[in-house]
Amino acid sequence: MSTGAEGAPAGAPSSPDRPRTDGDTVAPLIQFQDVSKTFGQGPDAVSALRGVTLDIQAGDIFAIIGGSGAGKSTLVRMINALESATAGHIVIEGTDITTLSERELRQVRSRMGMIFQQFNLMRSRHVYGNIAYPLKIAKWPKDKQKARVTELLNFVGLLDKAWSYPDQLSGGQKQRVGIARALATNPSILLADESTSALDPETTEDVLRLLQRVNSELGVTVVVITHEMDVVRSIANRVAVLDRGRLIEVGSVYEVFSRPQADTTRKFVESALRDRPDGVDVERLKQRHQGRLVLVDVTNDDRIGRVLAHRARVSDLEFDFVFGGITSLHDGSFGKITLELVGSPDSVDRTVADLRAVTVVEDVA
Ligand SMILES: Nc1ncnc2c1ncn2[C@@H]1O[C@H](COP(=O)(O)OP(=O)(O)OP(=O)(O)O)[C@@H](O)[C@H]1O
Repeated sequence: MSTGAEGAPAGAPSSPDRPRTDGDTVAPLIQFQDVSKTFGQGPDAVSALRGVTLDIQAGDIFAIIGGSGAGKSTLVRMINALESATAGHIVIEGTDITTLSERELRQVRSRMGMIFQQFNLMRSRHVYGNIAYPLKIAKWPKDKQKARVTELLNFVGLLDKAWSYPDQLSGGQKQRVGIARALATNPSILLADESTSALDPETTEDVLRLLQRVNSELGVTVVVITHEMDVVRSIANRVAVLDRGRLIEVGSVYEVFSRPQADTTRKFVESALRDRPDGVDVERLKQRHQGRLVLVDVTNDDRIGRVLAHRARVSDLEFDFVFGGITSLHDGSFGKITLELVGSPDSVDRTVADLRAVTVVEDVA
């Protein structure tokens, strides 16, 4: 188990606020340059990553999403050098870590914390002992350890659980301890490997809000691996999509969600938004609605409402919203809405043509 704590320097407990760097041109905090990773050799060789090039900026909450076996864990384990690259370069805070000795790597790891799906707490130590452990390894003086652990318990809202053991805690509380432990030595990067996959939706929400505070209040760059698009939507500002070891898409969450380019990404997005009617929905809609059914993309800059209002005013068109939804991210809103259009064939056709001038329109078949 790594808490990323070895060799951490003693210092002021709190990190300064660091602004988000969306659109900045400063050097990335983490860079993958044409990185490949192959496990094993010969006929048994497995290509876990294939030529991945990726930048993560300081201040990002960066999500890495992909199906089972896509290479997400391998990629994240390469950030803290738990796995080495077969080819390519990984540059962290300006240092190419692919050329470092194990001793130098320990120094790099001391700038990172990691949390896990199964929490990885030590069952024989109480909460205080778990959080203090990385400080003990880093040889912090006892009084500083105490001050830091108290500060972290306060930050994660578990002051009253200091002397409880992991088995006495809920899943959400265990993950809070995991987060406190990962932050103990003031890392600049927090790696979260499926950190909410074992939690129920309400607890997931709490942990995600806490990760957001880690980012915004402590200035820690957070890299989140997940197979849940909801997690991406909820906290990330940027997202990378992996498919069988390849990076198939990367961008702001708004870009990737509202205009997914690859099929795999489209499926992830649709699974999270559930705004496109499936076969059963379409049958039901057709039974209930006799008009023409069209699916329209809704984004920030279209004028769907205005088009519909105008056509209703100047013709016999009537319309209804019969399926779908719009979701909101910090940099925009988008989604898909199924409309029923009723009127003479000419006014329905005109309406579809006008909608096509402002957005993507599909007939629901
Ligand atoms: N130590 C290893 N030895 C051999 N193969 C490995 C090893 N670690 C990972 N792999 C293989 O590399 C590929 C990518 O695995 P990885 O765990 O990175 O994927 P993942 O996207 O995190 O998947 P999951 O969501 O299922 O955890 C898989 O085919 C996996 O079996």
